[in-house]
Amino acid sequence: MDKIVLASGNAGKLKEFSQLFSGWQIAVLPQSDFLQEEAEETGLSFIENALIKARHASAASGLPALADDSGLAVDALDGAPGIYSARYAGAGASDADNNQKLLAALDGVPMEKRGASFHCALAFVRSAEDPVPLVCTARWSGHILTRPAGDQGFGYDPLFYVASEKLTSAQLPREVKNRLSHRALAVRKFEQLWHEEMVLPQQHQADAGKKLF
Ligand SMILES: O=c1nc[nH]c2c1ncn2[C@H]1C[C@H](O)[C@@H](COP(=O)(O)OP(=O)(O)OP(=O)(O)O)O1
Ligand SMILES: [Mg+2]
Repeated sequence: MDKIVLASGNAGKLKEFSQLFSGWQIAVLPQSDFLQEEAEETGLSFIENALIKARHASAASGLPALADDSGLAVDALDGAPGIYSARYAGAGASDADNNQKLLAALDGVPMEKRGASFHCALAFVRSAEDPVPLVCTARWSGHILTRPAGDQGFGYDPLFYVASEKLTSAQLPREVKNRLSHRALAVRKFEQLWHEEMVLPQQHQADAGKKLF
């Protein structure tokens, strides 16, 4: 069976990925099995940061690695906190600190102007220096409430209202979040890429080998 490292130190993400990859014929190992120090997220986009994290985990493990860089972009804040979502209230900020800072930043903004999107970039590298990584992105649109609701999920979930379900992301049953979310959609796109770039070329090679001899 193929083994890949999941390049994330976020327990909430790891839990979602274990559900999202449950049907796959690959073993997904957490980067904590291999890493001493987490990568510094110095990129200017979700994609660049996902690549940095994937390369870092692949270098440490010697295995292929998949990373997720994600965050919340709020319309009324010109896309903030965006790639800085995890450190919005400062380095080492807790989810509660970040949520509190977001509520303060949106104080007095009416509901119709509180639109926001979760973004997710996935980057997969076969090796630390892979020159042709697999990359995909997805978004999930919603609104930011004026107070938190729900205790599932992680991060900004208690403030992220999903109109189609009339619930926050932290109130949704896990299987519903894992059907609708930015991460769920990105994994579906990744599955397609995986098939095109990893499965089909191998089959093609095997078939070509048969024809040669
Ligand atoms: O589904 C989500 N529901 C709620 N909040 C979320 C979600 N997805 C991302 N987020 C927030 C959490 C964190 O504030 C930031 C991700 O930051 P990001 O650097 O990608 O992850 P992280 O530092 O927590 O772990 P790691 O880099 O090891 O994967 O966006
Ligand atoms: Mg991070």
